[in-house]
Amino acid sequence: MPTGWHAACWHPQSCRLVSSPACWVHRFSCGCCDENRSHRVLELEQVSLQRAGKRLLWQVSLQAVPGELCVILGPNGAGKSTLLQVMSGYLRPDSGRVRLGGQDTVGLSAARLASLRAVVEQQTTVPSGWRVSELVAAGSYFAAPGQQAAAMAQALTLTDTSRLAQRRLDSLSGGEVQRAHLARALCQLLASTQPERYLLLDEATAALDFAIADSQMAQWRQLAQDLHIGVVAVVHDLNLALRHADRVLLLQDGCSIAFGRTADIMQQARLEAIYGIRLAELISPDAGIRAFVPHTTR
Ligand SMILES: Nc1ncnc2c1ncn2[C@@H]1O[C@H](COP(=O)(O)OP(=O)(O)OP(=O)(O)O)[C@@H](O)[C@H]1O
Repeated sequence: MPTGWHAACWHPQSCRLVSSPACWVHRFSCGCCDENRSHRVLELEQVSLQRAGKRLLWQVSLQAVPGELCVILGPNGAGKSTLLQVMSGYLRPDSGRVRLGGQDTVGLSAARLASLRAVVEQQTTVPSGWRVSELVAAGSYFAAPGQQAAAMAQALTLTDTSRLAQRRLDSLSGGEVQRAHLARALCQLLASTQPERYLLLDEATAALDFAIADSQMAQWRQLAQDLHIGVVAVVHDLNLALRHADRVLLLQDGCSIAFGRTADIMQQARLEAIYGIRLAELISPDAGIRAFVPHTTR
């Protein structure tokens, strides 16, 4: 029998409640997964936050693990960026806890935080006149001198920004600037020696064209697996999430509506309720691809 409340089991193959549909949705303690809850998880537990008398987040829980791409979805104003800022340690929740590497983020030094997570924010600013190489190098600020050059070179290669390295940021397109910031964040993680590292991305595909956005999402998932980092991304495009996310958190009005494996969470009726729109679900039997499009009558 379940013995209490705790976050969902991340090892369903060894979970004795796996056959129970309630296991993910209701987050029962299954007991057997306690030992699997490694300190490498990025964990939000019942996080709430209020600003100017408005409830921005209410008892939101989530776990992200290295090797996976976790996507946060929800309508405008749902609280996605606020949640990512709480996860990043930029905002302190009024109640609840955020743990990174087994430690509460409250009280972690800037250097320790920088070794555990790197963030690409929705609105990015850089000092005028900076070149891409300078921005990326800033990602390795806390690294040992011997690790900086290698981390920078690898980050530029992985994000296909080597050819932009000597360009000034103010001469780049919006999409190129976003990729440069991704390179800076990756450089930060590559320069870290921590076994648990997280890449937190807020609408980092917003300025990218359809094809590049798709390949970026595929690349994030691949990077998560290859570098064994956890990637948490706020995304607006339902179909990008459907195609690439391992897990999805649906937010509405600051509340978690559902969290779990992508195929289980992204159900038509649930998405229609959250976004307040009728959707058609398209399925390509040959390619095995699902997609949602607004169902409008003309
Ligand atoms: N400091 C603040 N004081 C008051 N309200 C705030 C503050 N910060 C954010 N909000 C409000 O909280 C809500 C959630 O904002 P947030 O930016 O997290 O949403 P979001 O889901 O990321 O939205 P979008 O998809 O439009 O980027 C919004 O209604 C916003 O106006």
